[in-house]
Amino acid sequence: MDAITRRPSIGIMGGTFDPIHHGHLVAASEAMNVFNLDQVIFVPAAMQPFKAGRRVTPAEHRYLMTVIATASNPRFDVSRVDIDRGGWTYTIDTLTDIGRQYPDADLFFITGADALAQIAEWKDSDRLFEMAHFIGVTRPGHVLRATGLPSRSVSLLEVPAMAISSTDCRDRVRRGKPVWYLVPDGVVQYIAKYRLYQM
Ligand SMILES: Nc1ncnc2c1ncn2[C@@H]1O[C@H](COP(=O)(O)OP(=O)(O)OP(=O)(O)O)[C@@H](O)[C@H]1O
Ligand SMILES: O=C(O)c1ccc[n+]([C@@H]2O[C@H](COP(=O)([O-])O)[C@@H](O)[C@H]2O)c1
Repeated sequence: MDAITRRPSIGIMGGTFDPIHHGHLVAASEAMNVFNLDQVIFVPAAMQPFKAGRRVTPAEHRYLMTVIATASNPRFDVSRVDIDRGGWTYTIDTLTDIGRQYPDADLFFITGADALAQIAEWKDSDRLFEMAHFIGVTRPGHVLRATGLPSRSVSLLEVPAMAISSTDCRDRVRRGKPVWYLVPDGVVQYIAKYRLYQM
C-alpha cells in the first residue's frame, strides 16, 4: 500500500526586522505549533511600501541579524528573495518567489493583526488569498478585527503578549538603555559591534 504523503506546510514571516526581536520569534513559534508547520521562513523586506519615508537600516544588517536570531532553531530559515529582488517589497512577489521554490507546499503567511487590518490596501490583495493562508497574530495594543476578510483564507491567532516592537528597541539603544532579553543575545552583540541605532 502506498504511504500517504502530506504536503509540506511552510510559514512565511515577512517583516522589516529593524531589528528582529522576541515578539517576532514567539509569533513564528506559536504559528508553527498551532498550524503544524514544517518550517518558518523569515523574509526581510527590501523596502516596505507602507514605511516609505522612514529611515531604515541597510538590508544586509537586517538580514544578518535575522540569520543570527534564527540560527539556533533548525526549523527556522531566512530567505533573501525580497532583498535580492530589491525595490518595494510586495507580498504578492514574496509568495510567488517562495511558491516557486516549494511548488508542493501549502503556504501560510504570518503577519501582525495591525498589518492584517490593512491588507485590503496591499498590492493584488484579492490574489493573495489564493496563494496562501493568512495567520494574523495578536500584538499588545492591537485588537484583532478581521471584518471583510475571506474567513476560509484567514485565521487569527493569539500569541503570548509580548509588548516588544522594533521601534522601541531602536529608541532604547539610542538612549543607551539595554535591549538584552528583548532581542536575542547575538543580536544585542551585533547592534553593539556595528554601532546600529546610535542616532
Ligand atoms: N511583539 C509582536 N508580537 C507579534 N507580532 C509582532 C510583534 N512585533 C511585530 N510583529 C509583527 O511582525 C511582522 C514584522 O514586524 P516588523 O519587522 O515591522 O516589526 P515591528 O516591531 O512592528 O517594527 P516597527 O516598530 O519598526 O514598525 C509584522 O507583521 C508585525 O505586525
Ligand atoms: O504587498 C503589499 O502591498 C504590502 C504592503 C505593506 C506591507 N507588506 C508586507 O507586510 C510585511 C510586514 O511588514 P512590516 O514592515 O510591518 O514588518 C512585510 O513582509 C511587508 O512587505 C506588504
